[in-house]
Amino acid sequence: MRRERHRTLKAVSSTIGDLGEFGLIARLTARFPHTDDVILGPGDDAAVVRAPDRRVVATTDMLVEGRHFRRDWSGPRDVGHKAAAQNLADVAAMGARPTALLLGLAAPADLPTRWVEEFGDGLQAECAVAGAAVVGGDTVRSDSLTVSITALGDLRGGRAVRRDGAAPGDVVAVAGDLGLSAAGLALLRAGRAEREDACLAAHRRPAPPYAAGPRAAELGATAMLDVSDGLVQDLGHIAAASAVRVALRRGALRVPPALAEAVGLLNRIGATGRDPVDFMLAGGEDHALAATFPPDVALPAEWTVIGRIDEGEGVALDGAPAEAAGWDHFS
Ligand SMILES: Nc1ncnc2c1ncn2[C@@H]1O[C@H](COP(=O)(O)OP(=O)(O)O)[C@@H](O)[C@H]1O
Ligand SMILES: Cc1ncc(C[n+]2csc(CCOP(=O)(O)OP(=O)(O)O)c2C)c(N)n1
Ligand SMILES: [Mg+2]
Ligand SMILES: [Mg+2]
Ligand SMILES: [Mg+2]
Repeated sequence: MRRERHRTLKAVSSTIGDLGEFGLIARLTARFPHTDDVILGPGDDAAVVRAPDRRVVATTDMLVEGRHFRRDWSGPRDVGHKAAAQNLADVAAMGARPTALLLGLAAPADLPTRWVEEFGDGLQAECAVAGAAVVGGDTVRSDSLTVSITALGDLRGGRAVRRDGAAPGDVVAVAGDLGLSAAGLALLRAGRAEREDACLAAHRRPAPPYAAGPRAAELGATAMLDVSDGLVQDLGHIAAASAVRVALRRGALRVPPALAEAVGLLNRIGATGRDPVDFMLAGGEDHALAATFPPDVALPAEWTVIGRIDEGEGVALDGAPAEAAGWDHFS
């Protein structure tokens, strides 16, 4: 009895160092079921994934502890969800359906086994939302914790929606939430995350509108991207690639009630002097989709029109050049 108890306690407090590399890999991969796209999953030198379209959409993004997440601000499941979402959103932003994901994990040996298990569960849960499977990865010991994901997608015979197709006269529209994640981060920074709300949830677990990506391609979207660094900064990439001006209307950005409430609190405690719309324009980590469409396209309700494409360059807000106050890892 006493030995049992001892073993249970040890299991609860075990680290990935106790498991060893292959024990850890087994613990992780047991959580990743196959989908119909998977011909061969983890365990061999490489995975084999179906590509019915014969064109493969491929993208990669890293999450670095301290820079993209903090373990005292986000739980392991949150980090798993976010690591998957950040990558699967890029696949959707091409107009593709995510099929597979590869997980690179660099972690210190004293990382609790439980942390990796829950991270794996979060990763798998987000993949399931998008219809993708985790098919492989790599595991190394490191002084710091880094998650590096590669995601694959299938275009199902549709067009890849690039950043360079926007034309004057097109409308600019957004699907998904803007500003909530940045407000959640500001609440965490201000030490005011005691009450769970939509902003904290959006920051910890972004919820990209995956299916809107392929649907936008079918509707005839001329350009599209996911908003990761901030709306204005990211739309600047469409403006530059398409050699057009993105003209936004501030009044078209409808402030979600949770954002208004969070920014109200932040302003009352002096943590920010900003308007909620500024969070929508410059926030970052929204993983909403922003796209341009020809003006005659009837857009379903998941899209909100926020501006139009003009001749010219850059991003304008109500006629004046907009400040691109988004995220840059090196400035
Ligand atoms: N280290 C790198 N090597 C090669 N390509 C890169 C590297 N970093 C970024 N890129 C490419 O530059 C483009 C912009 O990157 P990024 O801003 O990270 O895109 P996103 O916000 O969609 O993740 C992408 O096409 C990406 O693949
Ligand atoms: C501890 C912490 N500090 C700051 C941030 C905010 N932040 C980190 S990266 C980032 C931008 C998006 O990440 P990036 O690596 O640029 O993704 P990509 O554009 O490549 O999709 C933001 C807003 C955060 N999430 N966590
Ligand atoms: Mg990237
Ligand atoms: Mg992107
Ligand atoms: Mg970025």
